[in-house]
Amino acid sequence: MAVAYSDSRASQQMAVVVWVRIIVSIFVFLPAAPSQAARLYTEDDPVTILTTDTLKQTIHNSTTAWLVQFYSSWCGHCIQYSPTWKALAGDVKDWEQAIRIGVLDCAHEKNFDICKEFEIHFYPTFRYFKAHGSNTDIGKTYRGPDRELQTVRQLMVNFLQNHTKQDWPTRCPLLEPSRTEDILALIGQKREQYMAIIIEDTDSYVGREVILDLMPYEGVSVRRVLSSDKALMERLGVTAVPAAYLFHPNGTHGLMDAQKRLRFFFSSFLKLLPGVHRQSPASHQSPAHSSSNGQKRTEEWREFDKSKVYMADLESGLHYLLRVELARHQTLEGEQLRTFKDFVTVVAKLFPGRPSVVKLLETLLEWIVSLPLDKIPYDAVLDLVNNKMRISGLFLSDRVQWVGCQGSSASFRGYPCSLWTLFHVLTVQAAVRPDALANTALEDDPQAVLQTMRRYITTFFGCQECGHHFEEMAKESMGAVKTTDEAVLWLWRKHNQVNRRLAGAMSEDPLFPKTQWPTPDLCPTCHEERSGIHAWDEPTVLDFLKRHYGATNISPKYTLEPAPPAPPKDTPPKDAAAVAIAPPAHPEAPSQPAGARPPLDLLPPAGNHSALLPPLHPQAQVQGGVGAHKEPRPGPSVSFLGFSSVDMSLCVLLYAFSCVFLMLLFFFFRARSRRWKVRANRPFV
Ligand SMILES: Cc1cc2nc3c(=O)[nH]c(=O)nc-3n(C[C@H](O)[C@H](O)[C@H](O)COP(=O)(O)OP(=O)(O)OC[C@H]3O[C@@H](n4cnc5c(N)ncnc54)[C@H](O)[C@@H]3O)c2cc1C
Repeated sequence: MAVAYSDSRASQQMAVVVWVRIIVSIFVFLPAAPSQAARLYTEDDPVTILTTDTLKQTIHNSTTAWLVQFYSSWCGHCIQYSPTWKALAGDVKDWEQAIRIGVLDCAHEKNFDICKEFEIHFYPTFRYFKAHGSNTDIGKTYRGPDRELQTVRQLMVNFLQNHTKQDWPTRCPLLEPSRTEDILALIGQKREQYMAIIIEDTDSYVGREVILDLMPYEGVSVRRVLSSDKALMERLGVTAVPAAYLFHPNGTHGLMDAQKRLRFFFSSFLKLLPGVHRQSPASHQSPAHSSSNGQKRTEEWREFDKSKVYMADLESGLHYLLRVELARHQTLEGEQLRTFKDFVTVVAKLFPGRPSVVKLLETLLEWIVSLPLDKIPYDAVLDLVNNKMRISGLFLSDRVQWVGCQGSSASFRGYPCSLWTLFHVLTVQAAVRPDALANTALEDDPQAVLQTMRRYITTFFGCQECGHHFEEMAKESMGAVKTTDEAVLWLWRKHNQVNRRLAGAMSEDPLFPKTQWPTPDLCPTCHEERSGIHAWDEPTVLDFLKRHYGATNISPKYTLEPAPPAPPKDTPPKDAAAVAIAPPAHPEAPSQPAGARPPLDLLPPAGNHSALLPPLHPQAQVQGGVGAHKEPRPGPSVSFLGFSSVDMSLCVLLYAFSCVFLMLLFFFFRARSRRWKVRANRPFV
């Protein structure tokens, strides 16, 4: 009975404990909900996330105007509207010195009081805050039912124009139309920078939007005039509006050929004029002469055509990846080794490179696949990349030669640019050569290149923050890629997302501003405007990407000719034949000065890992020309335990010779012992 009583008490206590736990977990969960949902906007979005701690200090007495959306993370309408708000913020990112976009989550417990103080009763509430507003300003609510992106953008322009001379945003240019005489006075005058005039109808916003788009750019200023000024229209030869007229610094002038009369086309055209560049946040000096960290260019500028992809960039990127980036790892094992294997598989099979580089990648692949080890020393990879075994026809330059990826200073562009370029090339190759990955276990996966890139970036890419951002993007949507064409477009879209996020950042080369790519001058038909908003014609973009990153658009200009592999200093040549079959040195082949190599302290000490490396293949020969390489490509044979056929023949010869020698010895001693026996039996002889 006593036992039964204590049992029921225990079960009652258990029940109480369970209930307490449930209640506690509800209370713990409740405050967590808004912060989870606050992820409606993240730091990666082009909006400023405001809180009770930052709202007032940000918007009051600000040098810019503000448009803030007060939202609630549980309100379905706010959730549905968030993509439009993000798109708007991205669209007007260049207007930041005049007007900025913010968000504040009123469902977050921390923000309850501030939302009350600002009299926010409904979600979402849009509030405009004028520049230089007082500490009591709670903003002006926009109540219009139309919240389409274009409408809100135009309201932002109207709102800016509602400022007076006294409270005008400090860096915002004039948005009013210019006077005819001011424009006429420009004709024939030389000036320091370009001057663009947008001619438009009274109700058009194009002129004001282009003026604001060009705000963060130096080297050009923009004004607008109205088409109602017939005399000016006639003087400038304008017959249709909106139109753009350009006064060059040297005094020449004429109508701007921007292909389409749209805001995006006008703005892009002006941003890409020679000498026009985005203001550097760290430096306002000319980008060609200095950089944010003072690292000047020491190399000569290599002229290039931006409609081309350069093999020198791809090879320099591969060199950096294989000899410098990987060198940070003493050994490759586990996930690192698997990632590296897949990376080598993808490049060996898809890289439309010169035969000497492809052969090197194939050799690397065959070697790495044939190794039964689950851990390899990095130095063994390096020995192979450096062709320490002197296999004929294998060559990857160890000089960095940036061309399309060169920056205005040594600290800009270069390797990350080449890595993007390499992966765009690989996604395109996977789409145009569907059988290229046959028999690799990757052939049926349309995401093969993307997933390999994802793993490479998170495992090896030196910029960890970049890896983190890329992983976020991959988690969000890479899984939805169903075809290799979609993979090409996915990478293009995400690269543009990164471009948008980095526009105006310290890492941006002022000479190569981050833009939404391809720009209209590269592909006019890729761009459209739907309901006043810029849009991409994606099928056309796909065609363009396949052409741009296709093998035939890769220029071999500035690539270094393969040189014969130099005999390693610490090991003598294996045999004379090896020297005889090596490709002849190109007369212009550079001597590879030490200064052009990656910093030596980044490279591991050269050890002797020859035993792990594949042997010399006598048939290996160099064939010239980009893309000359054919499928399927037999690689050099890897014989038993890494010995070449020459080694094996020598062994067999030695073996046979030893056998004969031993047999001769045997017969010799046998004959002698017989003679001794005869002598012993017949001592009288
Ligand atoms: C995976 C990855 C993630 C990165 N993440 C970050 C980051 O989070 N923060 C950071 O500061 N830096 C990041 N970087 C570096 C950054 O994106 C640039 O590579 C670097 O700033 C150099 O810029 P760039 O001007 O040379 O142009 P890049 O952006 O490197 O582009 C190289 C070339 O690709 C072409 N191109 C541009 N856009 C596209 C497109 N959408 N589709 C196809 N081709 C295009 C253009 O010809 C351009 O010159 C990342 C790099 C990589 C490879």
